[in-house]
Amino acid sequence: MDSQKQAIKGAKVLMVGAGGIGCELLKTLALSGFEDIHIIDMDTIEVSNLNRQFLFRQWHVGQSKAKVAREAVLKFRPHINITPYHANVKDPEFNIDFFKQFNVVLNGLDNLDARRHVNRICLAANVPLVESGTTGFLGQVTVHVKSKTECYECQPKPTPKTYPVCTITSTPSKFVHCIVWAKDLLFAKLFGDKNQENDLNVRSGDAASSSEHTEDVFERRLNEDPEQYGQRIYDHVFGYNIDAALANEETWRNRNRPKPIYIKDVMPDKPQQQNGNLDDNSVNGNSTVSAMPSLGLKNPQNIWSLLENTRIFLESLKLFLVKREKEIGNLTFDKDDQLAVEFVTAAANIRAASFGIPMQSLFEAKGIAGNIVHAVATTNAITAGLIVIEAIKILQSDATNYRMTYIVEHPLRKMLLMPVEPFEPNKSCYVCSETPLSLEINTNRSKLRDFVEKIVKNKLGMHSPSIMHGTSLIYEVGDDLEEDFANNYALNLEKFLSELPSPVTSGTVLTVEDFQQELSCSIYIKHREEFDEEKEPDGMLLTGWTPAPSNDDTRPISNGESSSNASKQLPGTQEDSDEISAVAADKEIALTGSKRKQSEISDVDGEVAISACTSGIKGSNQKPEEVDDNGDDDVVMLDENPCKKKRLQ
Ligand SMILES: Nc1ncnc2c1ncn2[C@@H]1O[C@H](COP(=O)(O)OP(=O)(O)OP(=O)(O)O)[C@@H](O)[C@H]1O
Ligand SMILES: [Zn+2]
Repeated sequence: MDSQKQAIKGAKVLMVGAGGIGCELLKTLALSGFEDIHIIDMDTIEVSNLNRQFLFRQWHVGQSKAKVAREAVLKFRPHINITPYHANVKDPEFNIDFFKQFNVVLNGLDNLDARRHVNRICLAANVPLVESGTTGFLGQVTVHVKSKTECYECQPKPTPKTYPVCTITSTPSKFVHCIVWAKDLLFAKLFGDKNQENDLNVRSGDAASSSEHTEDVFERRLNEDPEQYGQRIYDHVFGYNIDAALANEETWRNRNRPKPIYIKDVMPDKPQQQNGNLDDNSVNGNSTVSAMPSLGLKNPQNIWSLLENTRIFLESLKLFLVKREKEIGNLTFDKDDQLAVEFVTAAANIRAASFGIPMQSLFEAKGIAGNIVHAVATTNAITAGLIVIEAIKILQSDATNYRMTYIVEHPLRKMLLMPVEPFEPNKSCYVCSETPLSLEINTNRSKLRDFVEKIVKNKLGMHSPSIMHGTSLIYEVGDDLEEDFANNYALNLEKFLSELPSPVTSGTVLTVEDFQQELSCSIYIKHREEFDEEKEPDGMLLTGWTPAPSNDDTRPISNGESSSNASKQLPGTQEDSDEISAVAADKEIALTGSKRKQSEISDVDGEVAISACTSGIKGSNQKPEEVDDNGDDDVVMLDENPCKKKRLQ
């Protein structure tokens, strides 16, 4: 015991993230006797944090999380050292030398990108990492020690939930389909980047039989006032487009036919001028603008009628045009943007009404659109306790007792925690092993830009890559690049690989490096002429890198991305919540390699207590599969016919 106390007292630990898990963790570390704690968090406190981040109070709103967390804990542990950094962990000051000063790093993050970054720096600095994540009642804590256990990236993370494009654009059957349509198609089309590919284009183009509809209907006409514009868009998307779709009898042979909805059906009298607070144009850009008050709608939990949804649709569209004109063209949906949530709720509800799908309240719609799974403070507290237990084992080099622990929703044999022995490092992990990767690509038709975006950034997760062919540098990112070099790299990006100054052809080995992450990979290039558009939508194939499993399987928890005021990650859609409860109801956990009943892998007979996790599942080489959370930009639509994958935004 004394040695444990000594280890704790002498330890210097780094916590990354002072949110839901982080606040609990800092408190538990302090109460467990830790005396030298550093915290990095880039955020300030928001009102929505107060329900679970108990170190914060209302008067702290707007202040640095790291600094306030420190002050709150010093109140009951005044003699310990807590060093706060109100900063992004990806900032260059947090380099390998900075990380090397710590005995252990503890993550309480909410996104995949930062987690991957910390994983890579910990590997480079050879500092053990305890990683964590929660989603509602589900949680997990994993231990990552270089050369001894898997790194955070040894196992691929699941890909986001996918929906067929046709379901979204033509045949929605669930409310979530209407939300995806409203958010990723209509909202994006009206208020987002005009150059972004958008399937609404296709639909309106398809639907155009008369020359009247060959114009871009979403463009505001000369002298068209916001009111007229809103009504025209409404009639087009909810009326005309549905009528046009109904013309294709084949589609509706085995489906319920949707009902076109025109303004005149819902509002037989010309819509009244809805003034809201439109007179004051000085607040252009104010993201607190809201359509609800002017229409007398207060309770976000009420389900609006079709008439109310229509009014909200028209009013919120008008408010965007009048009050937030400058943002149009640059907006992406944000769950904390009230007007955006009102617009998306109304649009999704009107579409739902058209397709005979039950409508939902703004509160529900916001949850679905923002992928919100409401956070459970207790899960965060249990998770923090588990992190500290693993940190103490690391400090004592008690490697045989390291556990990865999964918090499950429904106890089985009184067990709420599922401890699993950590796996050995994955020998073909490109992050923690030296495994070379190989890339099949058409070197005559793929540009360097495609390679950088699709492989180096998307697949390998590098932020500031440099790419070398032998000794010649063909691409580099950096703020301090000389102009000549920067121009050359920009030119290179637009060249086909085989036409680069130092041509990349079959047999070339490229070295891709990220200095900040101290990650370097070799990629063997193999030229290939043709790719299957359905199976290889990138038009290139990276091997040696394990792709993420599909999300169609049963999915418990994970600690991937999140985006909501809950600790989220599993999208809060009806469909997805069904998936979660399916896990719980069947007591089935998706295991690596095979699926087995939870009972089959649980031989820990114990109380529901944190200490139970130390016993572990001996001899079992299986663990519950991690589930990545889906950031709200991560909805992917899948073309049914033909089956071409497409990522929105
Ligand atoms: N790159 C990063 N650098 C530093 N801190 C980060 C980074 N990425 C995320 N964080 C911090 O991790 C914490 C995660 O906490 P949590 O999951 O509770 O989310 P939250 O932002 O507090 O709440 P919510 O997103 O649910 O509104 C946040 O405080 C966030 O600022
Ligand atoms: Zn690895």
